[in-house]
Amino acid sequence: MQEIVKAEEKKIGMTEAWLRKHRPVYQAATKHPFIRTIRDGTVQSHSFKTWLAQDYLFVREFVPFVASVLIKACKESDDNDDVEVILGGMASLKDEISWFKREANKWGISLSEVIPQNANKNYCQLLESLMSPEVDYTVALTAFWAIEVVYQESFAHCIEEGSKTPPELKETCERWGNEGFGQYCKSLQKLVDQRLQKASDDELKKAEVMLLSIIEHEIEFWNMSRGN
Ligand SMILES: Cc1ncc(CNC=O)c(N)n1
Repeated sequence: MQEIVKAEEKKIGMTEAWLRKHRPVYQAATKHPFIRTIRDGTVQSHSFKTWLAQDYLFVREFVPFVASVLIKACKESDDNDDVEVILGGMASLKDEISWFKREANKWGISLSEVIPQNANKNYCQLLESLMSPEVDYTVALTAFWAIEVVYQESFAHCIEEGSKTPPELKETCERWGNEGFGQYCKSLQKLVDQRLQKASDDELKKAEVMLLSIIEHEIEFWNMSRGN
């Protein structure tokens, strides 16, 4: 039995191996001080509002990026699973944008007046650069998964047992922390691992560097809420 367990443990995908290798920086993103304050109930409303307003702008830019990943999947993937998983992600962004508008209204934020901060601009520039047809499908898909999984882990942490997340922030945390979004991230991760198995050393290196770049941009994004 012991032998079997060990063998199973070794069968981790490349993405999981990377997350283990880069655990400190990954945790800096998923257990960021902003997330910790949501989880322990001490978050300041101006911090939350800053995040909400900036994230609305980000998500608007995220839509064409996801569309570009979808196009790459249609052209390059020999596997129909890819297209369906990505299309599902795209479809849920429509509801997400409506949610941002409702939520902003609730907090008295006028979205048309929000100005993107530098961290947001930098992140959107990265998305823009990834939309180029020159960028490999595997690298773009790795970025896509990384963007989603950081939010999934961060917000799931806020609704875990023992969390003291304020009731008015629960819905936000559920949006990305819920089981369904978790499953979707796992599906994406599987697609990435499949691609990475067939990737060249050069592609592997680029995808790993991209994962780290996304994690760093996510940290900077959370930092905006602290007024950094
Ligand atoms: C900065 C950032 N990263 C990831 C997500 C989650 N993906 C789509 O909503 C997000 N909303 N914002």
